[in-house]
Amino acid sequence: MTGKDFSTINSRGLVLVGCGRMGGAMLKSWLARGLDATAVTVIDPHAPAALADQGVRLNQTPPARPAVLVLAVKPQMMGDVLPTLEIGPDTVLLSVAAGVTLAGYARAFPDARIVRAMPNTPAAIGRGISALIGNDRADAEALALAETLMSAVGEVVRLQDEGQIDAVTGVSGSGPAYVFHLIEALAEAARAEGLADDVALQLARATVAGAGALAMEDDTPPAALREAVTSPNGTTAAGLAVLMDPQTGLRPLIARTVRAATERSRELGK
Ligand SMILES: NC(=O)C1=CN([C@@H]2O[C@H](COP(=O)(O)OP(=O)(O)OC[C@H]3O[C@@H](n4cnc5c(N)ncnc54)[C@H](O)[C@@H]3O)[C@@H](O)[C@H]2O)C=CC1
Ligand SMILES: O=C(O)[C@@H]1CCC=N1
Repeated sequence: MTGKDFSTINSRGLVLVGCGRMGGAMLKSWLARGLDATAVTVIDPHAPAALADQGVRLNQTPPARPAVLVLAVKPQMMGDVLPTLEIGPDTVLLSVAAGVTLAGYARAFPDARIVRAMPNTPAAIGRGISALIGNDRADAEALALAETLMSAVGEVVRLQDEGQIDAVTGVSGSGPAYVFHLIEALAEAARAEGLADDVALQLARATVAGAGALAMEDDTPPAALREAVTSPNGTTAAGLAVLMDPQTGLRPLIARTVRAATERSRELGK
């Protein structure tokens, strides 16, 4: 990603409403990849003051027709935030909020080109993955602009229908938390087996990161990578007998985990 890809945004401006964990993570990557800080207006009462030192316009009147307005506040805040905004057809509204639907935004901004994205926090290091879906008014230009922004923070997939975004939220939006919890659990188990705290965490973190990197290396299916670790009658087979138990193992647990998160995303959309 180069500054050239951001040229429209750099000339017409980007407004970021909500600069917390997700908004802040994306902004950090965008600035590192060619977004001009002086083209950015951040609206957030708690935004880090250091952003102003970088040249970002902090809580100032936004430009009248920015190229894009990114919404990254909590879904529960939308009722307060949307009435304070004016978005016409010249601006792409790009929302990363869980739950809030395209129809919900279209009620507030009937002329707007609206794109929903569901990113995840590895966006902060350019290793996120986002899914995108636009409303009827979102033309190829609007989707391309949204894709420029989201591909600057990681991979992008486009969805066929909006209902799919709830499952994306349950899998990859919330997913980093599941993986971080796996690191916690692995470290805890390492400590229980007698390893020192720091070594336990180092082993757990590097194992998850290394396995993740290996899984991304080529198209080898994860099952084949698993089998390559598993010697007949060896240690991994003993561990996997527990982890892959059809009733009490990881599969049903992850299925319930993703189901709960997906359902919550659907609820937020009602
Ligand atoms: N954290 C995550 O992993 C992901 C979050 N999201 C979505 O991103 C959105 C933001 O989530 P987080 O960043 O986690 O929350 P957060 O609480 O870290 O950030 C929200 C920010 O909005 C600001 N804010 C509150 N009221 C405001 C107002 N009236 N005007 C402007 N800013 C206001 C807060 O000061 C805060 O900095 C949510 O809608 C969430 O569904 C989507 C994907 C992943
Ligand atoms: O927990 C949440 O609601 C947000 C959406 C995906 C990740 N965090």
